Amino acid sequence: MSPPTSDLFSVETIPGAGRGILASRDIPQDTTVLTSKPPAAHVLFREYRKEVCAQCFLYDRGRTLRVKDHDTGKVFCSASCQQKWVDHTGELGDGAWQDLHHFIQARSKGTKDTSGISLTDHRPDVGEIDGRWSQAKPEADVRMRKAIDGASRPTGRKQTKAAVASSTIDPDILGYLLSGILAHHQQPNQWREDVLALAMHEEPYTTTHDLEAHCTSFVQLSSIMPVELHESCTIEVCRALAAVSSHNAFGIRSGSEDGEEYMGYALYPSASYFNHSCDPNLAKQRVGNAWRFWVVRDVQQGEELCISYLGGDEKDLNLRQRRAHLREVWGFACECARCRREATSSHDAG
Ligand SMILES: C[S@@+](CC[C@H](N)C(=O)[O-])C[C@H]1O[C@@H](n2cnc3c(N)ncnc32)[C@H](O)[C@@H]1O
Repeated sequence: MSPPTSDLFSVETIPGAGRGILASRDIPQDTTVLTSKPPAAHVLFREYRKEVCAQCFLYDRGRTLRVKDHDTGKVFCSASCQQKWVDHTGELGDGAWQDLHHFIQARSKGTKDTSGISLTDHRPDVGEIDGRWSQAKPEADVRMRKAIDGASRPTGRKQTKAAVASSTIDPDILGYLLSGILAHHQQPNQWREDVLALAMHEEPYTTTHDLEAHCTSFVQLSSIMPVELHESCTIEVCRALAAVSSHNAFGIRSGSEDGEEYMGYALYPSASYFNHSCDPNLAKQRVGNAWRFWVVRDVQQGEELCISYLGGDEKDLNLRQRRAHLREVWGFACECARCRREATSSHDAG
């Protein structure tokens, strides 16, 4: 599937911006150009776990949602959303979420998780990243072997879980990785085609603490995952999930406006080829756990279809501020038509 195909657009190389989406014919205003599939990985932050529907991401002004699954810790806005989640997740996935929930609960008693800790730290380079992941591999292999042995002995799983009790936990990273591992397990070839084709950040971890948290989470998942998921709980999958998230993740927010509560983030491979423009011709709206994109004005054949990566008041920033913000948050120098036009006119004027 990836990159996406349509009779309305094609994915092409865009000078200065990697790949992007070009209209392959004139498209009238308000036409829907893409509706994404559900995410290939996502996380709802732990602080929102009682307030956001695990299936459709509905948030009801901070109210605790009424349908709760005590075994997985997930909440739903309705019994029908819960049923959809169960149908999609399957028995194996449900079991994996239960294992993770019990692991987090057991580990949260008496010890603090690491997700809120802020350390003065540096961004690890490729060498540090490779080094830390190669340490994680043998640790994970040992845990998986113990889990396989334990699966044939009733006390084995407990022993394995006890073995990782000494390290800290990051429930958000654990949840993000598990959702990606389960998506990979359901359709490994499709997942590879979709996710590995996305733009990757070579140095995606903002701090060494963040890198450590990802490697530790991978090792912890290796111990608690059902044996049937071992083929998807790999370094390749977990590293890819981190590497693609910084360039491609969409925020899960409480409403359609970008400025609202930031409740988590999700990966939508088919929607990840839209470049940014400071004068976008596309709007987007989250519909449940998917996204719809439509053109906000008539678009001509050959025009690039772009969304805005800026949210709320950021849209009102001037050229210098927009470019600085996009560089800081997204890591790219904006080359959209509006920025190029404004840069030329300010250069001419000055
Ligand atoms: C979600 S991806 C978009 C697809 C991407 N161009 C690709 O080749 O896969 C976001 C990345 O595209 C590039 N990009 C998007 N909009 C851009 C712009 N206006 N100017 C320069 N680069 C841009 C940046 O590298 C950014 O991190």
